[in-house]
Amino acid sequence: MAPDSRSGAGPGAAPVPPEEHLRAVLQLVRPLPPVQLSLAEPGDFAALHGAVLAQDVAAAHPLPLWENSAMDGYAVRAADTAQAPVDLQVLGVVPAGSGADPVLGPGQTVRIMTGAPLPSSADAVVRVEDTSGFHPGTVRINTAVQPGRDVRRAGEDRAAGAPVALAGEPLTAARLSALAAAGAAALLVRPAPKIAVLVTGAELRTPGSALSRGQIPESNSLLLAGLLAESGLPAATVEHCPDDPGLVRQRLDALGAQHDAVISTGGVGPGEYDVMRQVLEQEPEVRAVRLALRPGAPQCVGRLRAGALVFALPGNPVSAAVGFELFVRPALRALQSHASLRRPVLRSTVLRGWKSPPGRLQALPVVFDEHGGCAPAVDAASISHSVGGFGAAQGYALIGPDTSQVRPGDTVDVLRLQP
Ligand SMILES: Nc1nc2c(c(=O)[nH]1)N[C@H]1C(S)=C(S)[C@@H](COP(=O)(O)OP(=O)(O)OC[C@H]3O[C@@H](n4cnc5c(N)ncnc54)[C@H](O)[C@@H]3O)O[C@H]1N2
Ligand code: MOO
Repeated sequence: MAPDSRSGAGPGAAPVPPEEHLRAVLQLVRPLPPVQLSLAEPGDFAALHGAVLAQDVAAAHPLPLWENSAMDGYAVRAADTAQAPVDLQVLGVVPAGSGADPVLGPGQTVRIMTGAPLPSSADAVVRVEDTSGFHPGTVRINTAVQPGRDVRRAGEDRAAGAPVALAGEPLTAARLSALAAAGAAALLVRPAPKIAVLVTGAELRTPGSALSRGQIPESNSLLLAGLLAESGLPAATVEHCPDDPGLVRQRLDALGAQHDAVISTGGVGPGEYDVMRQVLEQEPEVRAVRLALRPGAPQCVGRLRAGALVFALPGNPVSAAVGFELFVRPALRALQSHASLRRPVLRSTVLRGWKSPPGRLQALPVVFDEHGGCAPAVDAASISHSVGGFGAAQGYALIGPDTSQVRPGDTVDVLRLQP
């Protein structure tokens, strides 16, 4: 993709609708090659957790594997307890891990522990709390039980061969444990891509530094590294580069060769110091766009000659955050062939109204009340730099291009961020 004034970047060009831009971004993505990782190898865990499955996985065996006790107590033939209280002869004990299968005759029982295989001749468990008078050899059963009481049936959770997880699903803690429990040993997955963050701007100083006039604390690297981490996509590299075209070129070449994606902020506007855009305009497969979006209008996206995808976001912090949310995060998930690229959008009732720019999608940071109603977290007239108010944001109200006024009581779509 060559830079193109018809693409919405040039003066007077029609701004590109965000949905069209997202489609173009996703078309750039080539999913990462899958790799095989082991559930048994502790060294594989960091890459496995948060990776995306590249195969469907069926249960290798039933879950539970065999009929077993749900409680600590006594395995019984339920019919023997019908006249409770009743004394039964205790033949022994079956702890978890035991492969024993003692044969119970009429009036006989064995002590059994949670998770231990139920003897084939038993059909129920009496909880230890419902017994008394244990003497070696006998126990008093105080409660009658029905067949099946406190018994976990083989395969009641998942039958052998039933699906446990599907390609495209992320390996959360719960899914990993389900796969291990269902007998998986190794998995074909797409681990998190290798991502670099590159912030540019001569005015930026390390947080906490003494500031001269014209200087501000650099905050976008924390923003992007944090958004990435909160998405299960840790940044491999975070760098700050001055607004020098030669240095920016050199860092893009180096980072682009060592990472799957480079995310930058700053220098994409039309100004003469907007170095990132100027350098990226020399890249044959990177395109500068101006989107019908506020905030987050100017961006560059494409593939660097060095190999990595590049997402050049605006320097304004809230603009960068919106660009990350609407385009970068879905693209990074597409690199892993994630089945769900976008965050859920929920409907929310507006508590305090605001204005929205006609002809643009507005992404307004909002906070929720305890009933899920939303109110602006920042002044809707100046979203892009309002990093202070943005700190409390819990989501973005997405207001379409045909709406210029949002009123209290309106229902709006809100893209919900994690708490
Ligand atoms: N003449 C025009 N000027 C601007 C236009 C325009 O169309 N015509 N567009 C505006 C819009 S919209 C945006 S968004 C910004 C895009 O800005 P850049 O990507 O060029 O970003 P910078 O100029 O480098 O910085 C903007 C702003 O953000 C602060 N910043 C940058 N990086 C950081 C950081 N790492 N941490 C904290 N703050 C950062 C920077 O100091 C500026 O205040 O352009 C508008 N201008
Ligand atoms: O697109 Mo800019 O983010 O409106 O300020």
